[in-house]
Amino acid sequence: MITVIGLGFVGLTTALGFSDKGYRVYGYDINEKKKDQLRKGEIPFYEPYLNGKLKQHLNKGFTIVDDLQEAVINSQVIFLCVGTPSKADGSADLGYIFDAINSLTGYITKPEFKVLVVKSTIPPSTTRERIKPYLEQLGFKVGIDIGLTNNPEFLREGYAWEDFMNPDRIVIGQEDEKSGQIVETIYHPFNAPIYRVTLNTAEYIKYLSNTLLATLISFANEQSLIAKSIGEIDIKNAFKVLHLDRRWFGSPANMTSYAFPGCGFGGYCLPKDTMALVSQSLKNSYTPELLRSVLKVNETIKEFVICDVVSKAEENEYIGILGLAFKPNSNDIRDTPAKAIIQGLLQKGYKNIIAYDPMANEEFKEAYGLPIEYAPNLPSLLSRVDHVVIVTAWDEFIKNEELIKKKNVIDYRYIYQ
Ligand SMILES: NC(=O)c1ccc[n+]([C@@H]2O[C@H](COP(=O)([O-])OP(=O)(O)OC[C@H]3O[C@@H](n4cnc5c(N)ncnc54)[C@H](O)[C@@H]3O)[C@@H](O)[C@H]2O)c1
Ligand SMILES: O=c1ccn([C@@H]2O[C@H](COP(=O)(O)OP(=O)(O)O[C@H]3O[C@H](CO)[C@@H](O)[C@H](O)[C@H]3O)[C@@H](O)[C@H]2O)c(=O)[nH]1
Repeated sequence: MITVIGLGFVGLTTALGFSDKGYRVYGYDINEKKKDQLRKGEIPFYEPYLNGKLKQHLNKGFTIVDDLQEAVINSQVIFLCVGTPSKADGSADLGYIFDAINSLTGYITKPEFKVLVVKSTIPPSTTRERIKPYLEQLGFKVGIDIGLTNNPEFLREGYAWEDFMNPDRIVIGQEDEKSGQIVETIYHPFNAPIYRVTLNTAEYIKYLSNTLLATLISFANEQSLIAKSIGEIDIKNAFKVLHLDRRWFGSPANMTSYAFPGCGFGGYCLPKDTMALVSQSLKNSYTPELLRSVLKVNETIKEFVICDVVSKAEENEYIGILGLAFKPNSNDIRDTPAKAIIQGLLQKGYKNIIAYDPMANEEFKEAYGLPIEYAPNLPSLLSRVDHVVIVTAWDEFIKNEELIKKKNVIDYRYIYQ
């Protein structure tokens, strides 16, 4: 059996969704008015399908309780779906989470293994660094006499039922296998891909998704302000044409590969065109903050790579740079991140740098004349270096994972597991 604490958009949908899959579900909320309304079969907010589903499951698969004791005693899995609003300083208010934990832990007896599932959106590290220690303070050994997982919810208001019942992905953050397995099992009827990840990763995935959506909207709005500042631009059509780019839908070169971390964008076009539009916009008295940040982050990421290599490799060690072209399948070295990274390492006193690129060794050497060596092939580079820094995600480097991993690999293109 399952208990759901907090019967708002997420909690009520979760409770009815699991009821619909045949589970017995208890629902609990501190808001008496909300409970009364729900008991009458009324939904306190607008959300398609939920009214019908409430009527179908109320007092059958789904029971609303006033007292958590019965619910907790009879449930193996307890979902926390309470609110996590912003505090004045922007941080998440975890008060409702801890109140909910306080209201139920008294009913958990240790020999049974009950799993707390935090479904509310909470900032990365909260479960591990705040909730777990709190439970331990209350006398539980997490992973031994109580289970703890994080299970972010991705439903959208207005589509809550459809999104919950047909999820694109189910994410389960866990520290111990047993907790994760129990939660995974209850999700099997949803036939969705299930990702079991660390607690921090699960919490982070939720913010990754929402902050991307927020950034895309502000990107579009900033572009509309840039266009207005320039004038005579049909913004609606401009975006319509942008949306025709096949990379939004298709493969192999789809947009998802742009929304992926690495060591910065380069090449002939993205850096210069972003700078030029910022400059044009400034001339027209509009400061495009987001695009300026885009350029700034593109420098910061390279500085980070340099500092990270410095923290992992001694000055006199041999460093292999794998990839000089700005992207795979190209020998273009204009504005390639490899240049800034190698220059940064040289400035920090690293003299033993050997580089290899399947296509761009000569081009890079000629264009930049940096005091480094070039290896004619991958085995030759690997035979001479202590560390390998992946700068360009060439297929050759992906295919030779085993060989390359014999060295200390610093993989800034995230090509390896
Ligand atoms: N709304 C969404 O579309 C959505 C989607 C995904 C994730 N989330 C996240 O899920 C969480 C819940 O969001 P929501 O929109 O369902 O919020 P909501 O405000 O609609 O519902 C929260 C419910 O929790 C109840 N509650 C508060 N403290 C309680 C306690 N101690 N015991 C029992 N009940 C308690 C409240 O009375 C309320 O009914 C938030 O962290 C939110 O960020 C929301
Ligand atoms: O196709 C769309 C849909 C929405 N919006 C705008 O995006 C904002 C957010 O809308 P939406 O994403 O539909 O709202 P939410 O219901 O708040 O859902 C978001 O926030 C939830 C709570 O974290 C997540 O679970 C969802 O995945 C995430 O989309 C709104 O201002 C909309 O105007 C668009 O621009 N285009």
